[in-house]
Amino acid sequence: MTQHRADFQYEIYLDGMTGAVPRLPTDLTALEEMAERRLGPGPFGYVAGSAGDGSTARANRAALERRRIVPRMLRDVAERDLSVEVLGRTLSAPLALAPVGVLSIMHPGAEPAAARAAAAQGVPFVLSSASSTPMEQVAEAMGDAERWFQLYWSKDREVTLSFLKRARAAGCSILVVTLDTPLLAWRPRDLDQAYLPFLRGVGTANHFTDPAFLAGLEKSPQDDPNAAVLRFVSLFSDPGKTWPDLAFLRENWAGPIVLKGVLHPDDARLAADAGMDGVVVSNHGGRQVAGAVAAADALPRVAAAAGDRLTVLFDSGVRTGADVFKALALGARAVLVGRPYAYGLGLDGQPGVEHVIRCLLAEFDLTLALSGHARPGTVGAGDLVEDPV
Ligand SMILES: Cc1cc2nc3c(=O)[nH]c(=O)nc-3n(C[C@H](O)[C@H](O)[C@H](O)COP(=O)(O)O)c2cc1C
Ligand SMILES: O=C(O)C(=O)c1ccccc1
Repeated sequence: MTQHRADFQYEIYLDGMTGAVPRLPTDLTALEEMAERRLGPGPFGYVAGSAGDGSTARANRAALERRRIVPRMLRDVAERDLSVEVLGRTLSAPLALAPVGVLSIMHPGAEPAAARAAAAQGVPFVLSSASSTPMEQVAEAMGDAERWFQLYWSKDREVTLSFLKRARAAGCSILVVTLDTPLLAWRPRDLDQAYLPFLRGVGTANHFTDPAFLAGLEKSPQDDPNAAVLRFVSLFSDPGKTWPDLAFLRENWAGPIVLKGVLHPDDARLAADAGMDGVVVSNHGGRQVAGAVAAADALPRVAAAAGDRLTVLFDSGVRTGADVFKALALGARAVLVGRPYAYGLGLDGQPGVEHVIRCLLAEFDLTLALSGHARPGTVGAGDLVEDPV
């Protein structure tokens, strides 16, 4: 018999009936509320926070909630297969863990614990440029499991080249280039708490272990932490870049390249023209442009512009299995999830992250089946209606 992701629900019921295991909440909004109660206000606020008045973060949720699934009946969904093809590899389900930097503010196990959880559950882990653990150590925790590397595109070419070389050597298959964060946005919650992890040296591990980065310092980061952090801030990401600059990455990365943070259909066309392989439709979870379009509202137009030239991925606001289904129906091949797994990590380390992945995929499997689909590939625009606004 096929092992379905949905079987997780019976495991939870049975554990609950014997009182064996106290589990984290299965509702990821409740999980966030628990994180708020248990984690420190600085770290929780940094993860939960968003840009400006928070309107884009709220719009991300509203745009997903406004779409409603119209289930079909009697379509033989007994044998289900959640796998999808993404850029030449088969993923066990249309889900990956988004690049989230600075995870040591959540839990001492940090990125290696989250990466182990992704590996154990068979979903790709996207290693952040701004991780609190050097990428080699994160990769080592994963065995040969699927990992991608997220690049914050440094002002310094040598640092960029060195990161690409290290990511390749660490077994990363896909390069995810984040375009929406050449500057850090106005984030009132962090401003008011004076809480920015990298100014405290968190999220600098890849830089502080990088030969090209260290070559630009007079003293080591241990001997002069302030100078090292200043160099990190000055190189972090470059607001001067334009589309022709992508040729440099194309020449120096042999595998697929995905641009993260695309919201306009014309940018999807430019991405394809630049030889890119995919885009992540994302507004960085509402953390960059307050007032920006909800990611789910941008998705159908970007998917139409991409056609069959680009693989379209999605993130920003995914909290349920139904959200995964809706994103596929709106044109995504797979989705990334950010904050929920950071909370799972903060509350229970690796098992907490595995819990979040299992909840999302169990609910996705059930939503798929109960809506009349045996596989992700058959989900489409015809499965959704939109609530009148
Ligand atoms: C605490 C935190 C740190 C993040 N760090 C990065 C990062 O280093 N690189 C990146 O491309 N995106 C980063 N993101 C954005 C996520 O990759 C993703 O786009 C976003 O979290 C998706 O929205 P969601 O949290 O609603 O799922 C970060 C998000 C959070 C919450
Ligand atoms: O906080 C973020 O959204 C983010 O992308 C980031 C930027 C710099 C360091 C760590 C995370």
